[in-house]
Parts: sequence; structure tokens; C-alpha cells
Amino acid sequence: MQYISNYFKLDELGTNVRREVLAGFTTFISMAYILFVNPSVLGASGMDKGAVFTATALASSLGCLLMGILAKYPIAIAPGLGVNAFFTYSVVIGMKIPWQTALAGVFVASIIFMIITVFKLREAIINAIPHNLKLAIAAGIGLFIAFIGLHDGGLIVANKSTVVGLGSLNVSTTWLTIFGLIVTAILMTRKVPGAIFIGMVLTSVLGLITGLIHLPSAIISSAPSMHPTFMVALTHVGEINSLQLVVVVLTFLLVTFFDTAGTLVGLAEQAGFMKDNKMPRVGRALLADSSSMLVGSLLGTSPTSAYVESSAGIAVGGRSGLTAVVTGLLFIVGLFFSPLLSVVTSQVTAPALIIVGVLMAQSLKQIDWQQLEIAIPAFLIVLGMPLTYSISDGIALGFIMYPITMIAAGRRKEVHPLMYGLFFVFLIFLWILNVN
Ligand SMILES: Nc1nc2[nH]cnc2c(=O)[nH]1
Repeated sequence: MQYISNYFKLDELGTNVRREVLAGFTTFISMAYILFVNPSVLGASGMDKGAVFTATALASSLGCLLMGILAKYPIAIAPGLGVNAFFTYSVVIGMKIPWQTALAGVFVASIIFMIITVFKLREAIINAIPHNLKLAIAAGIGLFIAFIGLHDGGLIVANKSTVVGLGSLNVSTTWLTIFGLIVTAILMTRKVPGAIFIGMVLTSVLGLITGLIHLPSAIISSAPSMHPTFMVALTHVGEINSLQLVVVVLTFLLVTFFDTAGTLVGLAEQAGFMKDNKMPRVGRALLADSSSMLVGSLLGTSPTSAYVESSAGIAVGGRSGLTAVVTGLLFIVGLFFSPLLSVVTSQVTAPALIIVGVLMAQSLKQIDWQQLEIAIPAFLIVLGMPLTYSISDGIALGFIMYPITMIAAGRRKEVHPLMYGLFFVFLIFLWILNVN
């Protein structure tokens, strides 16, 4: 115990083992839903849900353990919601790229992410992209996953005359979504730890009682085999050979890199770790994420990110890497609960998607809406993501508009050369998509 306390510097951080364990549990309960939501989202791309479940648990566990032990932060890592939706809906379903190739794209992006981190290019890249556009990406992803949740839960449906509209309230399963959304919203508002998880449990129970969800055959079982997805990424790397796939890899990289970097800084501010506006050991934290993304792609899951839900553990006092280690160990325990997958239907996951969307949309408030040369591209990113049903299309719209409005405002010297490069990359990308 003394060794643990010394290693994680618990005394120095003004914390103790008991508080750290409680924080680790709190964070785990807040994000355990991803064990079920990730297989549901990636399963829609044709991937085996059981294999994704096991890959999700292992990649999350590894990410949390690395973050705890190497970077010593109370920050958890797991496959990001949003980027998994991009994987399924934009890349596999939209661009008709096989999931095996998409997984290879995640693998390639993770290697670039590692190189950027190890060779300290990270500051240069973080600085090249305007802060307001990074905020817009986070917010846009929030709107995108909320839109997916509203649609999957039956609340928003396609409509021939108005494009989209309110779903029919005569569909009984939609009432499960409504119930889940209200319960989760109340629990979140009252700051109950694990609100999203509890909301999902209560919605599933209501589904079981009303017969809208069928009883699972068991609760505990051995972890499902990863055979259908294991090492598939490696054998398909050769298929990353078109501009379309280069843009897909770039999007995986941009989204994961900025999501993680932004979330790390946000959480470090919350926990009081920032020194001179900089986060100490940020390289190690990014390495923890890029390593779990790399391993995750080989096991069978979309990119991992630092999780906003870590703020729940920090809020109950978690300050050291021990918090993340506890969360990581709990993901191993989670491996044995795969039979519950069948209970977690899209109506059960919908409220989680909508509420996490709200959390991610909070960065809207920091965007400088007064300067139109910034506001217009930022707005296109934010609105573009849900309306095009694609993170990369949203980024493309904003990144193409940005140099145009900046030049119009007489601020062309403030545009980083990389942004001019991305202007052409995304222009060609949209053009290729249109040709198809
Ligand atoms: N930062 C972050 N937190 C999440 N929590 C659930 N999904 C995500 C995600 O994609 N990014």
C-alpha cells in the first residue's frame, strides 16, 4: 500500500487510496455504457458485436492503465462516441468502404498520432488549427451524435417534404427512448454519479417489464472471441491507397488528436493540474491514447479518446493515476458481462448519445461569434456534421470556408500554411465524393 501511495504521490496530491478507488469506480460507472454502445454503433457497419465488445473492454482497459501508470492522471480512455459513428455511417455505409479497410485506416492514423506525439510535432499542429475551429469540431461532433441518438431512438425520422421530422408517438419503443432521456436528464441535472449508466439500466428494466426488450439468456459469461476482428487491420493496410482513404485517415487523426488534446486540457483545468497554461506530461498522456488506439485497431475497435466522463471521478476527488488504474481494472471485470448486450437496444443507447452530445456541445460557448470570418466557418462545421451525417464533411465545409473569410477580412497572414494545404485537400475530397 505504501508503494502505491508513493508511486502515485497520493500525499503530495492531497488524496488517499480510498478516495482514488471511489473516483475510479465513479468514472467507470459513468462510461461503462460504451461497452454496449460501441458494439451497437460499430455492429451497424457489419462488425461482429461480440468481438467489438471484447476489443472495447481491452482497449479501454489498456488506455486507462497507461494513462494512470505512465502519465499519472485520473483520466480514462475508451473508444470515442462520434468517431465510431463516423467510422460506421460515413466511412463504411456512406463511402462503401469495407469495415476491414476502415479499421486499417484507424491503425495508420494511430501510427501517425504516435509519431506526432513522440517527435513533439504536436504543439505545431495544435497551433496551426485555429482554436475556434477546434471548439467547433468538438461541438459539431456533439450535435452529430445527438442527432444519431434522436434518430436511432425513433424521435426524429426522415420526412419526404421536410427532410426530417418528429417521429410517431404511436411507436411503443420510442417511449422507451423518451423515458430514458427524461430519467437521464434528471439524474444528470442532479449530478448523480453514473447518471448515464443508471439511465440505461432503468430504461432496459422498463423494456424488460413491458416486453419491448427480451430477457438475456445469461448475465455473466466468458468474453466473446475477437477472432472476427483480430489483426484484420494489419492485413488490410495495403488498401489505404486512394485520396478518399487518405482523407478518412486524416479525419480519424484530426478528430482523435483534437478530441483527446482538448479533453485532456479541459480535465487538467478542472483538477488544477495546469502550470503556466501548460499541461505537464501531456506527451505521455497523448502516448497513452495513441497506444490504446493502435492496439484497439488491431483488436477491432474505432479510435480511443480521453473521456469527458473522467470529470465525474475528478469531481469526487480523484487526483492521481490510481483513479485511472482502478477504472482500467474495472473494464477487465466488464469483459464478463457481454450477455447484457442483447438488452441494450438502440432505444436504450439513444439517451446516452443525446446527453453526451450535450456535454460535447458545451464548447460552443467559447467560440468567438462576434468575428464573422471565424463564426461562419465554425458554424458550417457545427451544423455541417449533423446535416451531412459526417464529421469529415463538416470539417471540410469549415476548413474550405476559413481561408476565404480570413482573406476577405484582410487577415490572410494569420492563416497558417497548413490551413491552406488542408483547404485544397478537403476541396479535392468533396469533389471526389460528388463524382462518386
Ligand atoms: N472526449 C470525449 N468524450 C467522450 N465520451 C464519450 N464519447 C466521447 C468522445 O468521443 N470524446
